[in-house]
Amino acid sequence: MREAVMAALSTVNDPELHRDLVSLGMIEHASVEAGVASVKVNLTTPACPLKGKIEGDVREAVLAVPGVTRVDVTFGAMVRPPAQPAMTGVKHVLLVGSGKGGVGKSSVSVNIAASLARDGARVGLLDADVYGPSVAHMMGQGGAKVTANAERKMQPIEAHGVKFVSMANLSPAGQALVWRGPMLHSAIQQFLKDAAWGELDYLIVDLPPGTGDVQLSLTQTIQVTGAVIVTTPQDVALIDAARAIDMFRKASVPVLGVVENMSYFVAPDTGHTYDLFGRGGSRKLGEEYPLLGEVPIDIDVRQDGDRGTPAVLAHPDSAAAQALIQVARNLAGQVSVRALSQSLADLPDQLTVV
Ligand SMILES: Nc1ncnc2c1ncn2[C@@H]1O[C@H](COP(=O)(O)OP(=O)(O)OP(=O)(O)O)[C@@H](O)[C@H]1O
Repeated sequence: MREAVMAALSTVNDPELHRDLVSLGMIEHASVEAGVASVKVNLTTPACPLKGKIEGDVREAVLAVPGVTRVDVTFGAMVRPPAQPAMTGVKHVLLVGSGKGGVGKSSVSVNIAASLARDGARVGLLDADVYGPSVAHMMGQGGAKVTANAERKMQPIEAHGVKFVSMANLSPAGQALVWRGPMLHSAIQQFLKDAAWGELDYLIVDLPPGTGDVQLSLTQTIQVTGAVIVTTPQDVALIDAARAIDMFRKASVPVLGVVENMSYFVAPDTGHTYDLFGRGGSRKLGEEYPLLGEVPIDIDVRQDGDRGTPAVLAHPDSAAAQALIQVARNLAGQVSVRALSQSLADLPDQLTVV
């Protein structure tokens, strides 16, 4: 009967990879005992955006096998590295950029990192926004200092399940840092390469806003999986976001998607929705860049950031947190598609990048 279950599973496609679970090697275990089928699916990321759909499809297909009366579906996850991993121990480096300042890039970075960690991934967060490092504060560690470990490597600070390093944890609080090009370049290099990140599935890098030297030098010195662009739906922000996209394109960094932040606002007293900046405007950036999510303006996002607990942890049920969780999962999905399409490049069927 196990063969019949496997045959049934080979009719279930991964919704993002458009291949069946068996040929993708995602069935870690399948057995049947007294009519009860047990299936363990090994996902390509613990933050799989379509886990619920996969579970439903597996259940439906296996229940159709004669003699099966119940299906127990469990999940494991193994993030597949790209063909060329970023650094020893670090599978995917993901850059978070924006054309314009103040669009919520750091808030989105922190919430993506916390959300991926909450889903079970091993996550690092590098605050490369050296001019206005806000990650440490948003992680509740504004006063912490980075120390060196026995191998004289920088020991990232840990909070909310995320390992992070920020310039704010090196310099005295409130003191402005005057960085010049080459110094900046080597500071970020050090952050990337001389920190004891350990084993990470994803290293999220919060870039400074704009399209300057820091962004470019980063893309040239390390193998990054891709970039995420944060924008508000306003035209002025979109024009700058398009510039950022163009910079990544020229540097051969795939743009994995766009996050529309401050997309709309729902008045808590009346429930009325206001599209303050023109919700949906980021679609003007083009069809080829997946919209990872529309995050509403929410006082909790700001307050939780100020208080040092990302909204996805402090208020996970709020509309903004749900949107941010979805952004993180959609991003993880895009990373899986890229990694798998590389490793399956020699298979005949074309994989569609959503
Ligand atoms: N969806 C949101 N709802 C409410 N407030 C938000 C939202 N996103 C960001 N904010 C707030 O807007 C401000 C700017 O956000 P943030 O610092 O994340 O932007 P940034 O793009 O990283 O800015 P910078 O130009 O400094 O790099 C912060 O006070 C933050 O709390």
